[in-house]
Amino acid sequence: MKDIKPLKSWDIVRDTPIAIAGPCSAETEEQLMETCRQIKENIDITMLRAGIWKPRTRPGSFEGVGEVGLQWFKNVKEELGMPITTEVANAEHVELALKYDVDVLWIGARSTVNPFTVQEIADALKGVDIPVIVKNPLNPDLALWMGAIERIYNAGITQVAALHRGFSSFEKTKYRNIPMWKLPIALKTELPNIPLLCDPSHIGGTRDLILPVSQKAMDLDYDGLMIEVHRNPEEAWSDASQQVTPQRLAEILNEVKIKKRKLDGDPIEENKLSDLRGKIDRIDREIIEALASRMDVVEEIGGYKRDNNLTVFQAERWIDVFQKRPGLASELGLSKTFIEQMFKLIHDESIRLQTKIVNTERAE
Ligand SMILES: O=C(O)C(=O)C[C@]1(C(=O)O)C=C[C@@H](O)C=C1
Repeated sequence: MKDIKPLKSWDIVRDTPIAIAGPCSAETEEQLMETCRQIKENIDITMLRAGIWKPRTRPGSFEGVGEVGLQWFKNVKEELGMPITTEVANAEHVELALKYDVDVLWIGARSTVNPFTVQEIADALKGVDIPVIVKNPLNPDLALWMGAIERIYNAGITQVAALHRGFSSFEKTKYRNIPMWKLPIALKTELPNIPLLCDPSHIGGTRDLILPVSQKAMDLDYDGLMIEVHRNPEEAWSDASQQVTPQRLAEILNEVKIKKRKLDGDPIEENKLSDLRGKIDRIDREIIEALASRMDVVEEIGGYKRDNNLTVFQAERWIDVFQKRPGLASELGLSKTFIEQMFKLIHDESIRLQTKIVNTERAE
């Protein structure tokens, strides 16, 4: 997917990071127009959003106004002179969104989980040059997220971005959808050129989490935010607790500190960073050498266990190691959990190596 275009070169993007904002759902023409107008009055954003078809968890909730909302949204686009984006979940939605001049489409988490749905959308997009944003699937499955992006890319769409909206879980946490930041980081590692956006409204689920989640996304070098805004959030027909007023949106976007990826042109500061990175390179080498020495000993013990018919897993010794290392780590100011996780990995590797050794004939 090497031809994926960086966000800066997208037709509708003037500057990055981008901000996409608008109501969760288009409810009435007046609510949509008024919300968008107030957003424009309060803050300069890249694009307006509104849900026209709402995939709801249970039937009976408001499921979106449908096609009529696209006409309202088109009127907003024309009156305010701003690009618009909406969610599509099947080929008919794509056809209608294109008919009403929607500038950018997004694929929701409930669609990304289903390759049939994503393929149907991709097929409907063949020969069309429109940017598409792919939200993460409901479940933390990196391959599924990448697969959906690939299906869209294979349809000829090079203006494609990923959007992180968090992951569903049975457990109740302070988030509506757990962020699991390591997943979008893994996505960026696999696809370094994919523009990555964050949806703090769906991750947070409550207004007060929008700012800290947005800040975290900016600290992690995301390319933009999508935030739900309603002129009167309390009365929203969907996701009332996570929508903010246009005034609050402006405050949030002004408060979020945008970080630079690189220092531009300060040689002293740049040298300082590269000296520190040089130190890290040397320390990493020492860590790897120390691990190699540890594994040499583990292999020797493996030979001993094979010769003396001992079990590979030695619970008593392992529990002793596992209980003592975190204490040592905290004496040196390291997090206990981090060291516990690291030693679990090391122990898994010891077991793997020794299992191989005890099942190999002894060399005479
Ligand atoms: O002490 C041993 O028996 C080892 O093989 C070493 C080691 C370890 O990696 O620390 C590995 C496997 C055992 O379950 C316990 C500990």
